[in-house]
Amino acid sequence: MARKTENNGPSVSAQEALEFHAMGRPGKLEIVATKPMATQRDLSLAYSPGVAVPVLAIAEDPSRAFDYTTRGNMVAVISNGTAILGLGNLGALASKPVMEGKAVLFKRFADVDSIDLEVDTEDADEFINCVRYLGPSFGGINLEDIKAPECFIIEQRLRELMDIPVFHDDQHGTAIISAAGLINALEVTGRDMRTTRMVCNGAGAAGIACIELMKAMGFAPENIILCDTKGVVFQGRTEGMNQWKSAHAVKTEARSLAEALDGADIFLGLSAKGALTTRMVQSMAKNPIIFAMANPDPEITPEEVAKIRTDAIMATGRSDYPNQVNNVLGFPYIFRGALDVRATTINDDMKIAAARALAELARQDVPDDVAAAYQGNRPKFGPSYIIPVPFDPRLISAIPLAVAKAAMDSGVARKPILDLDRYAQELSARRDPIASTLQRIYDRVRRQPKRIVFAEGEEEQVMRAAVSYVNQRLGTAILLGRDDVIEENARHAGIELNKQGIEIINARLSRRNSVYTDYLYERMQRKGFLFRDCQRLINNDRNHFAACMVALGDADGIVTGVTRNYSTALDDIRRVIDAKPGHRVIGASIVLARGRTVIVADTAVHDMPNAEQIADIAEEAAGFARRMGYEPRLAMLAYSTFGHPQGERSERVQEAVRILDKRRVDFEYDGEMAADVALNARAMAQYPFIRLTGPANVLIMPAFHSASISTKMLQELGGSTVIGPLLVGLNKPVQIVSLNAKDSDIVNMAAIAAYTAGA
Ligand SMILES: NC(=O)C1=CN([C@@H]2O[C@H](COP(=O)(O)OP(=O)(O)OC[C@H]3O[C@@H](n4cnc5c(N)ncnc54)[C@H](OP(=O)(O)O)[C@@H]3O)[C@@H](O)[C@H]2O)C=CC1
Ligand SMILES: CC(=O)C(=O)O
Ligand SMILES: [Mg+2]
Repeated sequence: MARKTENNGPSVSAQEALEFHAMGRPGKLEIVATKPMATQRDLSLAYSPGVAVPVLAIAEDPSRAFDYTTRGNMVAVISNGTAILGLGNLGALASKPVMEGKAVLFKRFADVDSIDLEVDTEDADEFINCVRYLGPSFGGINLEDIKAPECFIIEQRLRELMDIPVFHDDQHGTAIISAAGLINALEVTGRDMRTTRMVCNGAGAAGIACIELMKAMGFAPENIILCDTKGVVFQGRTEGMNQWKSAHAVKTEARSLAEALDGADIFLGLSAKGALTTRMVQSMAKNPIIFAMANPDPEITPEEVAKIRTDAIMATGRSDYPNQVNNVLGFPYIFRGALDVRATTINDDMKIAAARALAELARQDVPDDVAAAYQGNRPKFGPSYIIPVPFDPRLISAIPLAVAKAAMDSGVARKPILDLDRYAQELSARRDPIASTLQRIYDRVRRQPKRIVFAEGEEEQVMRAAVSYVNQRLGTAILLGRDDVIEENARHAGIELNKQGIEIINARLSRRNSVYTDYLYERMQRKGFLFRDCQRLINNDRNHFAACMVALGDADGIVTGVTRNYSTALDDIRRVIDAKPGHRVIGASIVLARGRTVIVADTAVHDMPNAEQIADIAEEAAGFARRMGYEPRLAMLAYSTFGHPQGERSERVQEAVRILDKRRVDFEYDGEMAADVALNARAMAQYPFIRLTGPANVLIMPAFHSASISTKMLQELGGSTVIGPLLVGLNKPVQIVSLNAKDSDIVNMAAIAAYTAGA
């Protein structure tokens, strides 16, 4: 049962983690208004006097709160910080990064709005009293990182007091995900639940809830041994006990974890780093199942297990190993389903339905568009793939659907869903496409790591990006610059560059210097350049040197741009690297706005393209969209729509459409049209002859100025995320960032350069 054990995902340094949290506005969340707040009228509607109307409506019928307020899509993540991950009781304030993290995961994975609340008390009654009165604000309460046994009392009491779902994620979320993983691990190893022997280390929130669910699913109580810091929870034990542990105490001679594990089939770790030793693993049954789920560090690492056993099925709570058994696979989707039917609670039927749906997903064939979300090759149900990864785009439709159905069947849905097929489609539409696209890019590069030149290697943000590139296992980062300056700047900024995967190259001292000079001279001698001009460029200009490295195969791609404006950097590069034969170099920007992704071109190269050039830009942009995973629908944009109003600029776009007609291209396009027609289905419907099957996802701009102005305005005024301009059509992968690029922008561009190097 050989399995992949290498840590093949991203790993991050402590410094990166702090900078990530401090970057921009500190923390990970902000609140934005969903209604206009611009005029006196807006104010009168949103606030007094207009607001009185929904107030009265809700007072008359409380269910109207779901129509007029955020309640129906809002979950509070609440903690007192007494069991933060596996780090222990560090207090309410210290738990805030985790709670903010859970809140953003709710949004990212299931479009549930969420806010974190840290309650500064360890007293169960005080905590309960604080939370119980918050019911009107929320559609659900996700309790988090509250230690046992108080967590049991708190959750039980709040469930009784509140008429919305109250769900302690460390208990039930963890139980659901472990159950799903175990169902599949048992299947893979041919075991029967009723006769399988399990040892659960950790008798806290997670451990107790897990074994309760396992017993409800069919494990025999006498086959489950629970352990804690004092060893086995046996019948008659008095030390460190409570009623929840007692309920699972068994008759056994075993007193220590080591004794309990002798011959056991399953180890369920919900305790702390390092609690499981290789000697204990050695003593387990054939094909042992080891779920080491303590966070952030597991009870034992997959590498340690692999050294001594090749027959184990191994899972951890981390995203950087295969088989991540972590409650992130559950809570966003479970609440999505519960909220959508306005469930009064999350009951056992809903939990079991979620576990079964998760287990089932891992057994299905992975379709093409999903395969990309997986590290390594297309996963196949087996020892290294017993559970889907958090980025699996099928989760958002499969899990909430199962939960909502179970809520309806068990009678806790206040608003049953009549058309479940349609609901499944609506769920898929909640996916954030670009995040998956970037994830896909990173995953592909991780499988085929590349050597990327970071041309401006002396700059602090570039060094940070290079470190992040290497830490994320994307390949080798080459920093161009003077060794002493790079080292001094790195030391000053506290950046650790002494690591495998980072190379520093000083252009002036490089052995390849003369080869590059000859190469550049060969290309430029008839364009007014003397040999010594070329020599100076290679010695002094990092873009020329970097471009030669890539042109002559010494590196796979380049990222540059923080010290020089875009067009100057592009001119430098174009002296060394041509367009791909038969292609035109263009700039394409990916714009992400309100859950929609559109590609805009040409945002970088052609100032005032003629009709032929606009048609070329359209072809390049369509090819780019396909490489990014979108089936292109191109709108050829102008200020006019299908001939009205008339004008010279619009005629040029009409001519470009005719050229595309003649070229018989294999993608959807039409125009000329205005941006609102291109993007709005209702506006489009006024032109029944239009050849697009839906709103455009690629916008071809009539000129550089409109492309640049509109994307920058979207970014600054519309709150859109804009990635790019990305250079498309060059013979070698080069990406130019903007002058104010942050390290995260640079590493994204480096990853995109590496991705296209593999294309
Ligand atoms: N992968 C995932 O999705 C999840 C993982 N977890 C992880 O599970 C662990 C426990 O979390 P939670 O249940 O919320 O915390 P609790 O504080 O409620 O419980 C911790 C339990 O672990 C026991 N324990 C601690 N250290 C050891 C040890 N070295 N050997 C044996 N038992 C030990 C404690 O024993 P005692 O009772 O004697 O004090 C206690 O029973 C954490 O590491 C957490 O990160 C939790 C939720 C989800
Ligand atoms: C994942 C999680 O909730 C924990 O480790 O506490
Ligand atoms: Mg937790």
